[in-house]
This record gives sequence, structure tokens and C-alpha cells, in this order.
Amino acid sequence: MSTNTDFTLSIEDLTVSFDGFKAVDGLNFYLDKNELHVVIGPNGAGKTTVLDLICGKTKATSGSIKFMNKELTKLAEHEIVRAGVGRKFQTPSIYENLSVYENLEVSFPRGRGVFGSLVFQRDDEVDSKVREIAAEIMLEDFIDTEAALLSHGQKQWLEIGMLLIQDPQLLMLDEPVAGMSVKEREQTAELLNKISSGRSVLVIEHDMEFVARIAHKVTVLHQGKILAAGPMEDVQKDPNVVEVYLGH
Ligand SMILES: Nc1ncnc2c1ncn2[C@@H]1O[C@H](COP(=O)(O)OP(=O)(O)OP(=O)(O)O)[C@@H](O)[C@H]1O
Repeated sequence: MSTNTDFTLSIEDLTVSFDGFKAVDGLNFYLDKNELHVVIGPNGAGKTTVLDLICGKTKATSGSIKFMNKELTKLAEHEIVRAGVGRKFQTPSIYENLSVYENLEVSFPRGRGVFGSLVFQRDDEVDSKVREIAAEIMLEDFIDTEAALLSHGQKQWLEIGMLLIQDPQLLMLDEPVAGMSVKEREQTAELLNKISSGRSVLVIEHDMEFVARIAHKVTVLHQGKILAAGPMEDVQKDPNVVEVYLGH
């Protein structure tokens, strides 16, 4: 039996095969508390599959994923969410016809009591949390705006807010700045830096300028395996990384 660790996430010897093809192949990966880690690598490297494995969308063929010392590989997706793992996909899944306020409000976690009935938090508790998150995601001036009217970048922030209001200990984001303006990218970098104090953040990203700005550590995946890992300055200089990824 493996022992408990201080890591938020501890992935060991993780493999998934699709008809014999190993999309993730013997991966070992550790994420500290308050760490903002970016996974980069060429198309088809297995980046999205790693996030799918963590959130339970894809089941591992073998290996272990421990989140705060709890084994995730046997859990269903909703149990993994409940354990404190939040994931944002590339396409926003906000409610376009609801306001920013309402989108955050419906995402506020409602506990279930012993008899299975919903336990509603006091309204003012929900209200202050919604306003706090709206400010954090830079949408306080748009709180009553219908989500459909937000810019692409603002919609992405709203979705991050809808995850934040559930207070996950691990937040995973797949290409968060794709399609954003330069200004929005800068603001998103600041947002992610803020978010990572208090939780672990795992990001997949192709925009190297953005990666350099946010990453505490970078892992380069290639053909389901780790090609290099460490601080961005070191990874960028690694000849193997330049050859398979950055040189293109
Ligand atoms: N459910 C699946 N069934 C079969 N093959 C799959 C499945 N999911 C992923 N793959 C394959 O696994 C490989 C890794 O895909 P993945 O999407 O994880 O790569 P990626 O690094 O995220 O690439 P990109 O940067 O293009 O998003 C690809 O060859 C893909 O076709």
C-alpha cells in the first residue's frame, strides 16, 4: 500500500490504452498545494486525456490518481467533483439567458441534509459569496448583465467563477485564453495567479507567452510520456523540447 503525502495530486504509473494505443503511458506527476502547473506539448500528446482521467471522464487502464490522498480512479465523475476537483472545458457552458449573478447563484453548492432534502444556505450568505466571486472574476460591473451579452473572454471568466464558487481544491483549465484579446489574456494571467493562492491549478495551454507568465512549473508531454518538467526557463532551453514542440 502506498503512503499518504502532502501533495494535492499524486499520479503514479498512470496508463490508458485505446485499442492498444497508449494515449497516456506510465505517467508520474505531482502537484503541490497552491501550485500553478501548466501542461504543454504537441497535438495528440495526451494532455486532454490526462485531465479526462483526473476528472473521471475517462477510466484509467492502470495506475493511481490520488487527490488529497483519496484514490480517484475508482470514483464516478460526480463523486470526483464532490471531492473538490473542478474542471473547465474549452467551450463555455454558462447559461446564456441568465445574468452573471444568476449563473453564479445556481452554481453555489447546496448541501444535502440527513434526510436527503436540500439544505438552503441563508440568502445573504449566497449573495455575499456571489458578489465576492463576481469581483474576483472582474465582472462586478456586469453582475446584472445577461451572460449572452458578455465578450468571449468574460464568458470564460464567468465559467471560472462558477467553478470557484464551489471552492475546489484543484481547478483544471483547458486552454483558458484561446480566442481572447491581448488585454483579456493579461487579465486572465492575473486572475489565475490570484486563484492559485489557496488551491492547486492545472492548466493546458499552447500560448507560450501566457505559459511563461503564469506557470510555477511546466510539464511537457509527448506521446503520452513526460519529455521534460520543471521551471519554464529550464524547459524552454531543453533541446528535446525545442525539437518536438517549441521549434515548430
Ligand atoms: N476516447 C478516445 N478513444 C480513442 N483515442 C483517443 C480517445 N481520447 C483521446 N484519444 C487519442 O489519444 C491521443 C491523445 O489525445 P489528447 O486529446 O489527449 O491530446 P492533446 O495533447 O490534448 O492534443 P491537443 O493539443 O490537440 O488537444 C490522440 O491520438 C487521440 O486521438
